Amino acid sequence: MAQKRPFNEGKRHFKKNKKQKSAANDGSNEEVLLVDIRRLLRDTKLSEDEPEDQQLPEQWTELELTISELSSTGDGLALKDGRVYVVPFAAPGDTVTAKVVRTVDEDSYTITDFVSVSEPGPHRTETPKCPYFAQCSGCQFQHLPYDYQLAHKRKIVEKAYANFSGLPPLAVPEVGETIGSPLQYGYRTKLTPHFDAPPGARRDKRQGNKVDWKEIPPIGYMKKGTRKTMDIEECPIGTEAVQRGMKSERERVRKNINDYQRGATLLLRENTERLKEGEADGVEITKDDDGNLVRKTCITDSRAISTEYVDDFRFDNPAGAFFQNNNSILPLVTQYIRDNILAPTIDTPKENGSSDDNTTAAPPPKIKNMIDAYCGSGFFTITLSAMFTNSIGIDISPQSIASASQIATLNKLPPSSTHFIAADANDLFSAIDPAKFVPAETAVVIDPPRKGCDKGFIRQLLAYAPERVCYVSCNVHTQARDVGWLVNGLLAEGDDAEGMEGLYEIESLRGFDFFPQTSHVEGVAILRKKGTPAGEVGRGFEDVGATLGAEVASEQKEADVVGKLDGDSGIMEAAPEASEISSRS
Ligand SMILES: C[S@@+](CC[C@H](N)C(=O)[O-])C[C@H]1O[C@@H](n2cnc3c(N)ncnc32)[C@H](O)[C@@H]1O
Repeated sequence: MAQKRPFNEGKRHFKKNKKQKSAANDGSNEEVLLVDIRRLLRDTKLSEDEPEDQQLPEQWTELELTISELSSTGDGLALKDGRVYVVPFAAPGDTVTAKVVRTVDEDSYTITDFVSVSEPGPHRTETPKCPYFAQCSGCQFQHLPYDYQLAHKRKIVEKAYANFSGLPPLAVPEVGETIGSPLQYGYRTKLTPHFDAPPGARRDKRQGNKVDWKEIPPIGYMKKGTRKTMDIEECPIGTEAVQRGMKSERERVRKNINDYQRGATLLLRENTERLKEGEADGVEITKDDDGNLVRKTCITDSRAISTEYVDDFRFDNPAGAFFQNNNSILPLVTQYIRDNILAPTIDTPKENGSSDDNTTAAPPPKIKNMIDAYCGSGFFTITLSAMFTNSIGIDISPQSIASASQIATLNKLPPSSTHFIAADANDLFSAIDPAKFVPAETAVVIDPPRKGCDKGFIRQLLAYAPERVCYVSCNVHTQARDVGWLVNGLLAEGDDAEGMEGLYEIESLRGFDFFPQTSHVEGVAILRKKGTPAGEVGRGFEDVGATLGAEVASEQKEADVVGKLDGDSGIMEAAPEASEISSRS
C-alpha cells in the first residue's frame, strides 16, 4: 500500500506512466480496493490526461459524484478530475454527495464518507431494513436487490482469479452463479457487539480507582470510517434468538455497568434445542425446515455449550469457539461439496454415440479418503464422512480438535473411520500414513483463515499430490493466490525450498453467499489433478480485469523470487476488517 502524504499538502505532482506496484497479495481490503482503482484509472486513461498541477480536494469538503461501479470491497467508485473517489453505501448510477476524508495521492484516489443520494441509480431499489445502515460498518448492500448482490459477488470471484491467481484466463473456468442464502436477513447465528471504556479509564485504573462510568457507553459496532463504537439497539441480520439476546444483554450491561472495569465484547450465539412432542411449551418454540420442533435461545457465556444441527448432524461447541454462522446456507454448501468432491464417473461414448460401461478407458481412481485441513470443530469432516472409508481432520487448535472428536462421538461416527489430530497444517502430511491415505485415493478439503494457506502448506500438498482438492475460503483473493500456486507451481526459494511443479487444474469455481447484505463472499474451488478426466476446463473467461491479471501475475512471480509475498505467519481465526461485524468469528 502506498505511503500517505500529509493531507492536501501542496499541489499534486502526478508521475506519468508510473510503474504499477505489484499486488501485496495479502488479500486485505486495501489491496483489493487498490487493484480496482488502478484498473478503473487505466481503463479510462484519465491518469495520463490529468493536469500536472491539479489541486487535491480539501478534507471535509462535500462533492457531488456519480458512481460508475462497485468495487470488490463493496464501495462505490466514482471518477472526477482524474482521480477515483471511494464512496461507501453507494450503487452504480447513483449521484451522491460525499465528504472527503482522506486522499492517497500516489494512487490517485480519495476516501469519502457517504452523505446523501441526490439521484438514485437504477440498482438502488431496496429500503434497508436496518435503521443504522449507511453508518454502521457491518453491512454494505442493504440498498441493493438480492439478485444484484449475488451477481456482484460472482464478479468478485471472477476478478479475484483474474487479479490474484497469476493464471491465464483460459486456466480459469467460467465462475458459476453465486449460490444465495435461503435467509437474507435474520441469518446470523452469532453477533459480537462491544463497548469501550470511558475516557480516563486507564488513569483511574493506574491510580487504583474504580472506573468512573459517567454514562452508559454506546454498545454496538464500529461507525463506518471511524474507530468509534455506535450504539446499536437492533441488528436485523441476526437470527430472532440472537436479536432477543442483543436486547437482554444490552439491558444487563446498562444495569451493571459499574461492575465493568474496562470495555468488553458481548457474545450472542444462537442455541438450538430439539424437542419432543409434549416438551414444546414456552415462547421460543418453532418448527425447523425438517419439521422438528425446536427451541431457539441465545447463549452469552463463551464457555457454555451451544448446539446447532446441520444435515441432521448435531454440533455441540463452546459458544465462543468458531462455528460457521449462517446455518441456513450450510446444507447447500455440504450438498454441493458432496456432489463435486469425488472424481466424476466417466461415461465414455461408444462409436455409435451410446454410452455404457463397456469401455476401455481407465476408470478414475476411486476416492476413499478425505483429509480436512484447517478442520476447526470438524464441520466438513463430519458432514462428509459418510462418503469416505477414512476421514481425518486436522486443526492447530487442540480445543477445536477436542470438540471435533466429541462431536464425532455424539454423531456415532467411529474413530476407526473418522478421527482428528491437533497439528499445524504445514506439517500435516508428516502426520498422515500414506499407506492408508493413498494420495491417488484421497481428496483434501482446505478451509483456512482469511490469510489463506502458507506456502509451506502448499509445498506439502503438492508433494503429497492428492487426487482432488476442495478449497473453501472466506477470502477469495487469498484463495485465488493459493489456487494459482497449486496450478502453476511454486518457484524455488533460496536453499530452503525447492521449486514445485503445479499439479492441478480448476474444475469448478463459485461463490456462496454466507453473508447477505455484506460484500463478503465464500468461494468454493474444486481442483483435479492435471490430465484426469471430466469437467470443462479452459472455457473462455471474459473479464475486463483479465489482462491486468496476467500482468499482476508476472509481477507476482517476480516478487515470489525475492520472497516478498509470503502471507503473515501465525495463527489467526478468520476475521474480516476489524471495524466490521466479524464474518468468521
Ligand atoms: C475458517 S476456520 C475453518 C473451520 C472449519 N472448516 C469449519 O467450517 O468450522 C479456519 C481454521 O483454521 C485453523 N488454523 C489456523 N491456522 C492453522 C494452521 N497453521 N494449521 C492448522 N489449522 C489452522 C483455525 O484454528 C480454524 O479452526
